[in-house]
Parts: sequence; structure tokens; C-alpha cells
Amino acid sequence: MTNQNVVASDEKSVLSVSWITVSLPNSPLLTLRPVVSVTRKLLKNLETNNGSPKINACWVDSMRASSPTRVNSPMASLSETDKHTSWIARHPSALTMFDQIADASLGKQIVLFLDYDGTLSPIVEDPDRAFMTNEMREAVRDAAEYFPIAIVTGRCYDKVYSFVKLAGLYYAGSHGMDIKGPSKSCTHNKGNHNPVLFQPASEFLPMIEEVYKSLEEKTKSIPGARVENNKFCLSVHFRCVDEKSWDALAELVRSVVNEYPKLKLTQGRKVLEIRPTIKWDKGRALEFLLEALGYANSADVLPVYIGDDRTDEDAFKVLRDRGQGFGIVVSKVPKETNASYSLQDPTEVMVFLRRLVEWKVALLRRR
Ligand SMILES: O=P(O)(O)OC[C@H]1O[C@H](O[C@H]2O[C@H](CO)[C@@H](O)[C@H](O)[C@H]2O)[C@H](O)[C@@H](O)[C@@H]1O
Repeated sequence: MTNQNVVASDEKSVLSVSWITVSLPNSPLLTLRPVVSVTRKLLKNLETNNGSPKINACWVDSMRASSPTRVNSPMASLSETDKHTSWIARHPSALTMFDQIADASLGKQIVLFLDYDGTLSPIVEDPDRAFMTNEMREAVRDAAEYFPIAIVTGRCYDKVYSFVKLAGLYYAGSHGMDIKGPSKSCTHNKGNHNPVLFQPASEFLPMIEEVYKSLEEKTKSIPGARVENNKFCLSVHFRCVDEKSWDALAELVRSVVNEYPKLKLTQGRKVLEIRPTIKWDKGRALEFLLEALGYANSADVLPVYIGDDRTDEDAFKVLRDRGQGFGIVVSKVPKETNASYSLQDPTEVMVFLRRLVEWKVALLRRR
């Protein structure tokens, strides 16, 4: 296993350029390519989006719907049941369709991209307590023996690593703005712990810190409001705020962010997220990692991205546009999605990961 690390400076960011040979015990040796070529292409269009953030009533309304608690029940109206049936027909369960997914991967390397909140851990009120279960950790760890895995999350790297605690994975924190390689010295990355692969938003760190302090101070007036510092981006949590105060909180966030034309707002599950306006998202992070793994233009890979959030749609769309791999949306209720398949909740995600491992083990035994 080899590893060299070079720090290169680019017009927009400082890159750590790595050559990493990744050995998975039961799959072909993978070599991470020098990522400078990757970044040149991907950085080409990284300049900021124009326009200041806009929040209106629609945002708040759609946030109300963004983390539904409603599931189909005997009380649900027929039209809701019909909607669900029609949605499932378009996005069938990845468990029901497991054999088709497995068949599509024959002769290809599956690479798994996993969102964290709502995918590996259940959604809870306190973001600091969104722990994944030991069973889930085991399922991810076992899957990582056979498939490269990247955790792609809005959380900052340190926080998500403190939850996942698996050294052999890739992590794309801060919505892909902080990409790090495996820190496990024995399997994935001998001799170089935690190489930073890509941080396209380094220049925004002081601005994000300033906005964090400002929002922390100003949101004190709204009970239940919470600002989470995700390093290259921020989350303002609405979940524990009385819905009557949501408009006021959204307006307050808008007024602060409006002072920073280089920042934009996006929306997640009862959360508003403040991010640099660079054109970088979970989809770009997926492309970056695939290219870094040597699969940029390869037909020999089957990327599978599992996520529950609006921000995961960028990655689903990339897969759809590439015509390669599958997006799997985690949801109990119908929602607009670019994903091909669905899973209901983190428990089903765990079952899916276990089935992948069982299938791979059986396949290797047959050889
Ligand atoms: O990309 P993800 O891994 O899905 O992270 C997105 C945001 O997830 C977290 O917030 C969400 O989960 C919380 C804990 O269950 C929940 O309280 C909150 O309402 C959800 O929006 C995280 O706290 C955010 O910082 C992430 O951006």
C-alpha cells in the first residue's frame, strides 16, 4: 500500500493531493488518483452563484412538510394510499428489488455513498444525540470490508466521525466541502492518517465563523432555536421551535445572511442551512470521490447513494444524469425525488447493507 501526499495551491482553495492505494480484502485493489486533475475539471465551474438568499412563506411551508411524521395508516384517505402506491411503483423498495440491483453490479465495483442523519441514524430532537446504533455501525463496518464507503453529510467531519467512529471510510463532511480519506492505517491508508482530499471552501471559514457568532447571539430570543456550526456551513434548527415562531426565525436568519452575498441558504429537515455560494454539493462530492477512486469514466463501477434529505437529491441527480448506479431515497412517505429506489427508514438501510454483504460473500464463495 502506498501513499504520498502533496499540498498544492489552486486559485480557489488549498488542495491536498494524495495517491492512495486502497486494499479491500475481498475486492480488487483500488488506487486513488492524484486528485489535482480531478479538481481542475470540477473547479472549472466553482465560482459563486449570484443572488442573495431569499426566504419566503414557501420555504417555511415546505419546511413544515420536510420532516413528516405522517405515515400511511388505515385512517389515510384512499387518495393518499393511491399516491403511495403510485410512488412505490416509481421508486420500488431496494429490498424488494435487491436481486436486480445485485445483478446490475455483476462485474462492477459497488461504491457506497451514505448520508448520515435520517439514513444511518434516526431523526431526533437534539442534533448532538443523533447516535447510530451499534448494529448499524457493525453493518457499515462489515460492508466496508467489501465496498469502498463514503459518508456524505451536512455535518462537520469531526462531529460525524464522533458518531460513526469507523476509520476505514471516506468522509465528505459539510455537504462535501470537507473530503477526507480513511484514517485507518492498516487497511486503507497506511502511513498517512486522515489525508485531506479536498476543501473547496477554505476561504469562507472566517465568514462562516462570523455568521455563526452573529446567529448564535440573535437567535437567543427565540426559544428552542439552535445554531450548529458545521465548519464550512451552518445549520439553524427549527425542530424545537414553536411553529408560530418559524416565520420570525426564518426572517431573522434571512436578515443576517442577506448581509453576506457570498453565502446562500438551503433547506433540510426542519433546518435552514447557510453555505458558501460556490457550486459544490453532495453531487459534486460524489463525482469527486468517484474520480479520485479512479472511476471517472469507467463502466466498471456501480455507485449506490443512500440518503433521505433534500440535499441528497443533488447526488441522486448526478447518478441519474450519468446513467450509472442508483440513488436510494430513505422515506416512508412519497416525495419528489431523483432516486430510483426507496427504503423506509434506517433499519431498512441496515438490512440492505447486510444483504449486500451476504450476497457478496456468497458470490465470492462460488468463485
Ligand atoms: O446530510 P445529513 O447527514 O442528512 O445532515 C443534514 C443535517 O442533519 C442534522 O439535522 C437533522 O437531524 C437532526 C438530528 O436527528 C434533527 O434534529 C434535525 O431536525 C435534522 O434537520 C444536523 O444536525 C444538521 O447539521 C445537518 O446539516
